Amino acid sequence: MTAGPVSDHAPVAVLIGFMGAGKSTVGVALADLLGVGFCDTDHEIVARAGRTVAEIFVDEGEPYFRQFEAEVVADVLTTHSGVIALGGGAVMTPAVRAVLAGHRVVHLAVSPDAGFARVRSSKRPLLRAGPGTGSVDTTPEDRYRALLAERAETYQRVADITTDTTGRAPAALADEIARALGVLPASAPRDEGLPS
Ligand SMILES: Nc1ncnc2c1ncn2[C@@H]1O[C@H](COP(=O)(O)OP(=O)(O)OP(=O)(O)O)[C@@H](O)[C@H]1O
Ligand SMILES: O=C(O)C1=C[C@@H](O)[C@@H](O)[C@H](O)C1
Ligand SMILES: [Mg+2]
Repeated sequence: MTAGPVSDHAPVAVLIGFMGAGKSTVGVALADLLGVGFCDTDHEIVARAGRTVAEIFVDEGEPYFRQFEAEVVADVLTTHSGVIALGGGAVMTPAVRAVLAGHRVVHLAVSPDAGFARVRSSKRPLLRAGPGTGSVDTTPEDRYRALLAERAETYQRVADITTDTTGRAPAALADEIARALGVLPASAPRDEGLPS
């Protein structure tokens, strides 16, 4: 959401995108490439709450999780100057979109097939059936596809840069994002290119 950095200590990049897009994975690769710290808001929530994301969803419900998540996002945006990966649903909360204004937001996109293949064996609460999660009449894959389709426009709108991660390695994605942001350190290898 471009409007210039909100402070000198603003994060280098804020990664957004759907479950399985690779925000946590590419975020670590990008932070390593740039020699900066990495913060994953899902991990920050777990550390602060002393419970897993799935436990918070079950014990308190999604609205409580979203409020907590919005507070954590607002906090880390003012305290963390490296790479930040947001939880997959964070930008659906209006308060999160508001605090992202002026930050360098990168959308990691993924095809439904590739994304679901990446997360099918993990414990994402919104892919499970049950109260406050998905319908018992649909499969996790149905829910994955429907939620991705529902959110795609918002990810696109909030981001300054979008890159499709389907079939691409995290290290290559990190390199591409760093170049797009113009923040690649001088010592990093550059494309050879063809002689003109
Ligand atoms: N570019 C990629 N190619 C292949 N596999 C990947 C890629 N990026 C991530 N993965 C794998 O996909 C799975 C999900 O990745 P990751 O946890 O980084 O996604 P996420 O966007 O952070 O999801 P969530 O929103 O649920 O936190 C992991 O097993 C990871 O190793
Ligand atoms: O897409 C979502 O709504 C979520 C994604 C994860 O990162 C977690 O924040 C949680 O499982 C919810
Ligand atoms: Mg993640």
